[in-house]
This record gives sequence, structure tokens and C-alpha cells, in this order.
Amino acid sequence: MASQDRVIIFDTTLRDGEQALPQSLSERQKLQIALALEELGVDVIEAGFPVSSQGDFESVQLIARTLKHAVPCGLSRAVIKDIDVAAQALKAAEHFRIHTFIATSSIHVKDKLRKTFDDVLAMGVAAVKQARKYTDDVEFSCEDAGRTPIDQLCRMIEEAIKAGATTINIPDTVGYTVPTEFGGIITQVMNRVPNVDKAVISVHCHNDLGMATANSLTAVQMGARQIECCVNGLGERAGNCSLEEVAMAIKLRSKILGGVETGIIAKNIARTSALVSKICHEPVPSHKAIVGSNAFSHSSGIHQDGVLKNRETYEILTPESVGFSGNTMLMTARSGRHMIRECLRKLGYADDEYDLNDIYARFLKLADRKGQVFDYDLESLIFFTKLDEEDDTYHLEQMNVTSGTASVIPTATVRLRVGRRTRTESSIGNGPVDACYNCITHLTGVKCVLKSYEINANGAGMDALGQVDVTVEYEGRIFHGMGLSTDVIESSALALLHAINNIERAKKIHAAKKRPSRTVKAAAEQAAKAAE
Ligand SMILES: CC(=O)SCCNC(=O)CCNC(=O)[C@H](O)C(C)(C)COP(=O)(O)OP(=O)(O)OC[C@H]1O[C@@H](n2cnc3c(N)ncnc32)[C@H](O)[C@@H]1OP(=O)(O)O
Ligand SMILES: CC(C)C(=O)C(=O)O
Ligand SMILES: [Mg+2]
Repeated sequence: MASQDRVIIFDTTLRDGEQALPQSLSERQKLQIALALEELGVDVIEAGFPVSSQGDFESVQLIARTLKHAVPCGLSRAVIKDIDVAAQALKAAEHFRIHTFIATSSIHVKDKLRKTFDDVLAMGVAAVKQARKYTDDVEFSCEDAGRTPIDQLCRMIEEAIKAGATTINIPDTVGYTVPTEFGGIITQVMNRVPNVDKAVISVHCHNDLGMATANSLTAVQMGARQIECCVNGLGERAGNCSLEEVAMAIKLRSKILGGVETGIIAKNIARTSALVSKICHEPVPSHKAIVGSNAFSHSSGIHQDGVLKNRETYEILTPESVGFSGNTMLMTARSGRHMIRECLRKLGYADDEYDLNDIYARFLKLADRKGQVFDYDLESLIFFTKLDEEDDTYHLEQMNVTSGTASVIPTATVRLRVGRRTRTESSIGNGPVDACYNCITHLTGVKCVLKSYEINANGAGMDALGQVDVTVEYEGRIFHGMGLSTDVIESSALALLHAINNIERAKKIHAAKKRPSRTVKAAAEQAAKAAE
């Protein structure tokens, strides 16, 4: 399967990745992920550990029946029954791999397996021979190879290859090694195991010291040609080597890594990452390489200026190349004038229509107060000298909700203050938040579409406040809202109202801009007068 330059991507999200989840995945969830991995261009999919439960057996069976291009694989201990069961689960596939393993480090052999190294050697050999009865694609792993004495490791590998293993996996099971050390282990295996050319050398690195990607790539430089990894770096404890990191590092730095390549289709990375995150209920950290929400985001002035002049100043790969729609530029108190002018240009303001230094000084004050400033806030700065809560069109006066189990219809009554008047509305919904939102959209008449809703505890214990953040779309623009209260339904109502008040402010500006033969300055004066 492997040409000299091709690194096989062996994905173990469904096996090692799943081991790290608080609950196991269902058959359907596993199949969905397996199909996405196949579309991503993964070569081998380790679908599970068939002997571990009937559910996992059936998942592996279904995946083996369904895959068209990727090779399905099942894990088994060096135990005859495990191997027989794995073969049963996989046999529907035309071609499948059995992966069998046993630990070889002294601590695992003595304290966990309670055996001698010679016992383990014999068990490994017997396991490979049993697996070869079912398939000519047999992988053998020396668990905890990173801490295994090199003489014993080389001996085990030589015997496993003699017994018929076609892939030899060298795991750094506890993520203990550093790149020079791990690279040294691979070099020794390459130089000292006489029949090493009869098998593909694979690596399986854990991230306990944050070295998984570095160790895997160093191993490739030393001759390994299979990397075992998981989407989003999922996996036992601190995770496995992250698929997207090694795939993009090999794509981008192929030359320095020896001219190697993988079959990964990079533009499918973002959507696979999102799917795995959603199905596994494992959020991707914002700073995660390649797939984190901040991976292509810039918020400091010097970086934004650089990216605006040439994005390669701060972007080593494009967000589009891994399937994102583009980068993001956040406006915070760390942004500079170049970013502010760019945002106003995008909103349609010519450079001579405003005083950049004046806007920038007021932007900084707002950013210090607010944290993040959005395009509609910036536009407001042109039209209003101050942006205060009093500018809000709608204020929440009162709110009452009823909800409960099946027979109770969630109902809300909301009273808003609009200037000196109040308006009241009652509505039902599919939950108390939905009922409140129905009231608010009726009362304000603003038909915005809820795009995202996020709820978090702000603080700890009984004093924690519920913080709700929403984004809504109104006439093609995105508006944000945040609500904070000890009552999460009230936080939700306040967040939507906040977003709607931002929409109302943008509407006023839009109306002022539309008046005929007005300069921005004149329109701004007019808008400011109207607001008094
Ligand atoms: C590094 C890794 O990620 S390894 C993979 C880890 N994944 C999993 O463990 C998930 C699947 N596991 C399971 O479903 C269960 O643990 C089973 C079905 C495999 C075994 O369950 P049980 O028989 O109840 O044993 P239990 O899990 O408590 O203990 C493991 C046993 O396997 C032995 N064992 C561990 N690894 C191996 C191996 N590679 N080959 C042979 N025996 C092994 C242990 O020494 C222990 O044996 P003992 O009962 O004689 O002391
Ligand atoms: C089963 C083996 C390959 C493993 O997951 C490890 O050693 O980390
Ligand atoms: Mg592992």
C-alpha cells in the first residue's frame, strides 16, 4: 500500500478517541464519523475493539460492511478470543486489518501483565500468527514502546515480523518521550531489526507532554511511514497525535520532512473536525492548531496591519485550504487605525468622510469598556458622540414564564418599555426561552433570525450568573447580544433585546445615510440631534 513517499494516515478517533469520552458512541454515531473520515481521505480506520462489547462489535461490523475505500481495522489484545472476535466483526469487508498488541515495557510487563518478557514475546508471536489466519494485513503494537528497553523492543519487532506482521506500530503510550529521543528509537529500530524492510513502521504518540505531533513528524523523518492519530487530537488522557496537525504539517513542510505526502483532502478538515466535536460533545479549544476558532483570527493592531498588507505575514496557510470560509479580524482595544479604516471601508465609508484619529480615540474608549467592538458599533461612532445604554430603544420591564414537564405548554408574558410607553405580549413556544423570544419579536417587530445561542455560568456555585450570548442575522448582517442574570431565562431575554437594540441603532444610521444629498457629517449631526 505504501510508496516510499506516502505516509499512511491511520485514524483511531473511533477507538483511542472514544476511550477518552465520558460515554461510548452509538453504532450510528460511529458510522457517521467513519464515513466522514473516508471522505477526508484517511487510509485506515480503527473502528473499535470488537471483543469489548456487543455494541462495539456491531459498530465495527457495520463500518466494515459500509466503507468503500478506507481499510477497516479492529483492535484486539494478544488473546486468541479477541482476535477471533475481531475477525468476525471485520469479515464483511473485502480487505481488513487486525491490530493486535501487547505491552513490552518493564513496568507494564511486570506490574500490569504480571508476566516475564519471554511470556509476552510468545503471546505477541502467537497473536500475530492467529490474526494471519484471517487476513494478510496484520498490525502489531508494542504498547509503551517509548519506555521499552531498546534491545527488547528490537527483539519483539523482529519476532512479530517473522510471525507475519505487516505493520509494526511503536507507540509512545504515555507521551513520555521528546522528539530527539523518540526519533532515536525509530532510527535504532530501522538500523537494528534485520527484517524491518518487510513491514511498515508506524507510530502512535500520546500528548501527555504536548509532544505527540512533534514526535510523530520526527519519526517520519527517521523512516516511519504510518502515523496513528485522532481528529481534534482526541484520545486517552491528554489525547493522541492530532490528525489535522500532522496532515497540514506534511502538506506545508513536506520538503523538510523528506518529500513525503498523505492522502488527506485538506479542504474537508474543518467540517470533519466540527462533526467529530459535535457527535462526541467535545468542544474544540479556540486556540487549537488548524481547527480552533482562533486559528485564523487576528485581533492585535500590528498583526491586523500586516495581514491587511499581505496575509502571509501572519498566516502560514489559508483558512480556505482547510475548509473555513476565511479569516476573522476582531476589533478590540489592541486594534490599530489600519483595522478601523478597513472596517469602515467595508461598510462603504470613504477615507475623507470621517476623521480617523477622532474615531480611533472614541473607538478605544468603547473597546476598553465593551471588550469587543462590532462593525455596527463602529458605524455608530460616526453618527453618535456617545454610545450609552440610554440609547437603547427597548428595555425589559417585566417577564413571567411558565414551563414544566410534558403536559405544561411553555408560556411567557413580556413587558417592554419603549420610550415612555410600555408594551405587553404573551406567547407560547417550544420551551420557555422560545416563548420569551416569540414575545420579544412580536413586540419589537424585528424579524431577526437566531444564528447562535450560548449559555455559560459566570462565576461559581450558588452565586453564579447565567451569561447568554446570542448572534442574530438581520437583513444579511450579524448582530450580537449578551445578557447576564441569576435567572437564565431573563439572561436569554436580555441577550436577544441587546441584539435587537443594536439592530435598531443600525437602522437609525441606515435611515440617516439614505436621506438625499447628505454628507456623512451632516447625516451624523442630524442623527445626533434626533437622539437628544
Ligand atoms: C493503550 C490502550 O489504549 S490499550 C486499549 C485500551 N482499551 C480498552 O481497554 C477498551 C476495551 N477493553 C475492554 O472492553 C475490557 O478491558 C476487555 C474486554 C478487553 C477485558 O476485560 P476484562 O477481562 O474484564 O479484564 P480487565 O479489563 O479488567 O483487565 C485487563 C486484562 O487483560 C490483560 N491484558 C491487558 N493488555 C493485554 C494484552 N495486550 N494482551 C493480553 N492481555 C492483556 C490484563 O493483564 C488483564 O488480565 P488479568 O485479568 O489476567 O489480570
Ligand atoms: C493499543 C495501543 C496502540 C495504544 O493505544 C497505545 O499504546 O497507546
Ligand atoms: Mg493509544
